[in-house]
Order: sequence, then C-alpha cells, then structure tokens
Amino acid sequence: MTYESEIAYETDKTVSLGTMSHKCVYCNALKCREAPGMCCSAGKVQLPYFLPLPEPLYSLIMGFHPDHKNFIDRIRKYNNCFQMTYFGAKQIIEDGFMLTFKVKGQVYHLIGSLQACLTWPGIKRDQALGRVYTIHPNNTECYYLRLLLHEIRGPTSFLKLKTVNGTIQPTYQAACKALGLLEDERYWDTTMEEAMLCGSPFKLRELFAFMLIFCQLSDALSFWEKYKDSLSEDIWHRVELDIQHENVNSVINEVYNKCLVTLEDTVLSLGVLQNKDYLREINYDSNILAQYINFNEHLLNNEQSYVYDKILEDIEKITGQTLFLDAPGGTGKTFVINILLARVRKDHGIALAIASSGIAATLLEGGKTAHSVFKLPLNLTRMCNISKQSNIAQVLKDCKLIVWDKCTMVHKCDFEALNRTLKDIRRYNSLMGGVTVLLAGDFRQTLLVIPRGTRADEVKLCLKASYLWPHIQKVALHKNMRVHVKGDTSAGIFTEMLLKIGDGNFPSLEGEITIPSNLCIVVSSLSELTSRIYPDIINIKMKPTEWLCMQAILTPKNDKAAEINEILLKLFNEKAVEYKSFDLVIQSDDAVHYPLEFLNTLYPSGLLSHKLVLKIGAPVMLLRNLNPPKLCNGTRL
Ligand SMILES: Nc1ncnc2c1ncn2[C@@H]1O[C@H](COP(=O)(O)OP(=O)(O)OP(=O)(O)O)[C@@H](O)[C@H]1O
Repeated sequence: MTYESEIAYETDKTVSLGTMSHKCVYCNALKCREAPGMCCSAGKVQLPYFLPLPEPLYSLIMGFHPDHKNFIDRIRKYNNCFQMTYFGAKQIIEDGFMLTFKVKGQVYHLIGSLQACLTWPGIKRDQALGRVYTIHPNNTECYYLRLLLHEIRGPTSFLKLKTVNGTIQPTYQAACKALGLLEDERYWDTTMEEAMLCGSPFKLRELFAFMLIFCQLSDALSFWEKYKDSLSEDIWHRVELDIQHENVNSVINEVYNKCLVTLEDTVLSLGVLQNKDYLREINYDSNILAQYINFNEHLLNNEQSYVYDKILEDIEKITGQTLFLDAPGGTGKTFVINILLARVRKDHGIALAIASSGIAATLLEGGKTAHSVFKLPLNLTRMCNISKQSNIAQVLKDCKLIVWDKCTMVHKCDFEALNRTLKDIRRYNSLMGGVTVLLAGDFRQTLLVIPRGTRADEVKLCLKASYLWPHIQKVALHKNMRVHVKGDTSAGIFTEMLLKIGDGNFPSLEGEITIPSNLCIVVSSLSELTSRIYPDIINIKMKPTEWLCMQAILTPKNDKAAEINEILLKLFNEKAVEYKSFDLVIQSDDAVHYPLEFLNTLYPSGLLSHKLVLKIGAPVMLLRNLNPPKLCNGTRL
C-alpha cells in the first residue's frame, strides 16, 4: 500500500491496527499487541535517546516549512537516497587546493574541473568526488604516483609531487624513497652508524644479529663487508697484543673469522636455530628463584598454603590432576602462582604460565597468552594447531605444570581442544595428558566474548559448560590480601561491591546498576578524561617518575588508545617526529584488493599503528622487546 500524506489513517475505518495499549515492561515501547520484550530482546537492546531533528528536517517533517507537503509526499525517495550516500566524518581538513577526505585510508578528492564528462544526471560538476584508482605494483611509476597522491596534500603539479625538500627526484619511486615511504636498506646503515657512535663491538654484534634475524636484510654479506672492522674491533685489540711484531695482514682473516664465530654464537643464543621455546623454559636462574621462594613462601596464608602444597604434591606424585582455583580479585592468585612457577623452574622443570589475555600474561613470570602458546585456532576446531614435531610440542611433552590464569574467559572448545592435543602429544589418555594443570579465574569477572551473542550464549559456551568440568577439582581462596596486607580500604569497598554484583546481590534497576560516586568519577569527553588523569602533562620533566607510574588510561581497543595518544601528544610543544611502518601484502596481486593506505589504517593487536609520532619529553611504552631479559613488554621508556 502506498502511503498517502493526505489520508488521516488513524480515523480511517479500512485501516484498523488496534489501539497501542500494550506497553513493553523493559523499554516502555507502545504496541498494539505482541508479547513484552519482543521489541528489545527483553531489555538487552537499548537504543540511544532520540535526539531532536536538525533543521530544516524538523520543520520539513513537522509542517513548519513551505516544502512540507512536497517533502512528505516524496519521503521514501529522500530516505532511499540518503541511505546510499550518507556517512559521517570526524575531521575535515581543508588545506591544499582541493577538498580531500579519507575513508578507511582511501583518499577521495573533490574533482571539479578534472571530471571528464558531465553526464551524471543531477550531479553538479563542482560537487563530484573522485576516488583514486587502485593500481597493481607491476605498473611501477603509476603505483608510486598513487602513493604520493595519498601522502602529499594539495599538490599543484606532477613536478611538485616529485619534489622532495627542494630537490626534484628523477622518478616517482625515487620521490617515495626520499620521503621515507618505501622500505630502504639505508635505515639499517643509519641504525648501525648511530650505534657505532657509542656502542661497544659486542653490542654492535648483538645489533647485527638482531638485524639478521628480525629485519630481513636483503644483502647481509655487503652489510658485513661494510661494517666488519667496527664489529671486530675488540678482537683486533686482543690479537694485536698477542702477535706483537708480526705482520698484521697475516692475521686479518683470523680476526674476521673469530668475529663471525662470535656472531654465530649470538644468533644461536637468541635461540633461533635451536628450540627457542624449550630453552626459554629451562633457562631460569635457579639462585634468583630460590631467593624469591625463600622470601615469599612463608608469607602464604592457610588457604594459599593448602593450594600450594596440593599442587606440589600432585606434581611430585605425577597424579596429573586439573584444578580450578576459584578466587575473586585480590585474594592472591597471582602471588601463589608465581611462587609455584618459581618452585618448578628452580629445579629446571618446565612450568608454563599462560593467561587468556595479554595484560594478565604480563603479571605472571614468563607469562604468555593461551592463543600464542597453544596455537588455539580462531575458528574453533577439535585440536590445537601444534604439530608433534614442533618446538612447542617438545615443551608440552616435558612440562610438569601448566598454569592458566583468567581461564574463565576461554571458550569451552579451546579447553577441550587443548585436552585432546595434550593427550596426543604426551601419548597418555588421561585428562590433559597427565600434566598437572592449574586453572585460575573468577566467573564473576568477564566471561568469553561471543560475537553478537547473548548472555545465555556466554554461559552455554564457557568452561563450566564443558563435559570436562566435572572432572576438574575445585579449590578456592576467600581472604582478600590486597585489603588484609596493604590495608587498602578503598580496594576493600570496591572488591565487596564487585562480589555483590557478581553474585547478583547489588541493587539494580532493570538490569542496570549505579556505581557509587565515591568509587569513580564519570567524565563527559576524552579530553576531560586526559586532563584529569594527566593534568599538566607538558611539565612532565619536573615530575618524579612515580607520578607517571601512578596513572594510566586503559582502553580495550587500539584505535581508542591511538586517539588518546594523539590528544596527549598535542599538548607537548616540541616538534613531532613521525616514523611510518612499511605495510606489504604478501601476494603482489592482492595489492589491488588491499591498497596500502587501507592496510595502514588497521590497528592489529600487538603491533604499532602505521604512524608512530614521537615528541621530546613524551613517555614511550615498549610493546615488544626482541631481547626480553633486559626490558619487559610494557616498560615505560
Ligand atoms: N600471602 C601474602 N602475603 C603478602 N602479600 C600477599 C599475599 N597474597 C597476596 N599478596 C599481595 O596482595 C596483592 C593481591 O594479590 P594478587 O595480585 O596475587 O591477587 P589476584 O587474586 O591475582 O588479584 P586479581 O584477580 O585482581 O589479579 C598483591 O600485591 C600481592 O603481592
């Protein structure tokens, strides 16, 4: 039926929908019939408040505008066309000679007079927008020209695109290189030359080893030829002392050879050619661990000691039990786990420390995420992605204890896949292949995330719903040590509240709770948040390091973190220095489907964003250390 704006449907006898006398108990929606809750999935779907319509839409709809009738008659057509063309922009930059905007990294230009024809009906020539065409990398110069068009704002000629710092480059590719848009071996030269200013030959060899392993030097031999004298300087000194008056040239090859041997040792010590995973697990310093145990073991309270002794006994008797440590926040899970790990590792046994999230993994000594160690597939399957011959299989075969913190966040299928994999690798058909497993977590905290899933889905797919759950022994910790040992009363109030919420005992209104104002401050914008957490950040140099350690803004998504970083960095007056990553598609044919500028917009977890902006004075946090014993991930530099 076509909608006729002239007809008063509410009084028309031929149209009878009934009165809207039913009110949904969850969202107050008025309905003719239909069970309560169908409209909002029993209160789970909550729409934002309806904001007043902007002008002239408000007048057009409400009848205050002369074009009201015309608008209402054609409202469907208007709707359809807005559906196709509407999108929002957060930031529009109008410098340069033409208006440009980016959607997912792709640049769109207001093409105006560049438009070849005027045939599109109803579109004015100066309102047309053009998207830069994707080009295959084999079409070299066009490909680099396109890259430049994405980087240089407001170019007025092709010559201008080729001009970098006043110099006209011979090709677009050369211009890209000069602008630092392409991967360039010169960076490794600059790195080495900078290191040579103050680094010892030992450090230079270590750096060279890192480059060989992680940086894919295209011509390692030429690099060696170029820097071999600096890399072997200390060896030269030693040899010179030994040979006294002999001809130096006669030993030159011996020196380089020695240098290459030490270089090889460095590469091997980084564990690339050996089983790095295995070496890492057995190479803990027993003396330090013994000291740690002596210092902390006697601090364990009765509940903690019970758990601790039970697990050690299980490891000793090789009973191979799986235990679940049910412990709310602050009861000392991490404390007990770290002593347990130290105890096994002290005797060069393998104790794997696993957590379901990266942040939780950093709290455990030598912790790693479950997905990285067990190679848990993202699309759930019956087995983990570990071959029997792999390095990690060797580790799993010999390990004595697996600790899995925050296990309540894991999908039951992952846990079941691990069970099957361990049975297979260890060739032992009991639970978890007979290795002692300690699962720790609190079901009141975050459960697993099911995309577009409901609360019921989460419960149905969590660890408790697994067929293995009845075979897991349960132990618990109750005493909040954060409050007990540290006397932190606010932590006590917070923990009590969390427990009440988790147990469903906190007063709520239609499924929503109000957090007491003495527990947190609600802010209205990101900039207010940053100014409250980091007031006066530009004078950070005057503040003690502890000040910075006392505050942090946590956000679950990398793009939000980038936004917060940008707000804070703008407050520093120093000149910004930009470092850009080189993103590549492995198959060159995919370059058309995944253009560089799109790859550059992604924020994969564990990787830096495409553009790293640094300013003098702004603190930097280490994301990944290639040489872990010295600085750990998350260190502020
Ligand atoms: N027996 C103990 N003696 C002294 N301090 C302890 C003891 N147990 C725990 N603590 C301290 O109490 C604090 C909380 O412990 P911990 O971080 O291990 O708790 P948790 O259960 O892992 O908490 P969350 O779930 O919030 O991570 C830590 O500072 C820890 O050092």
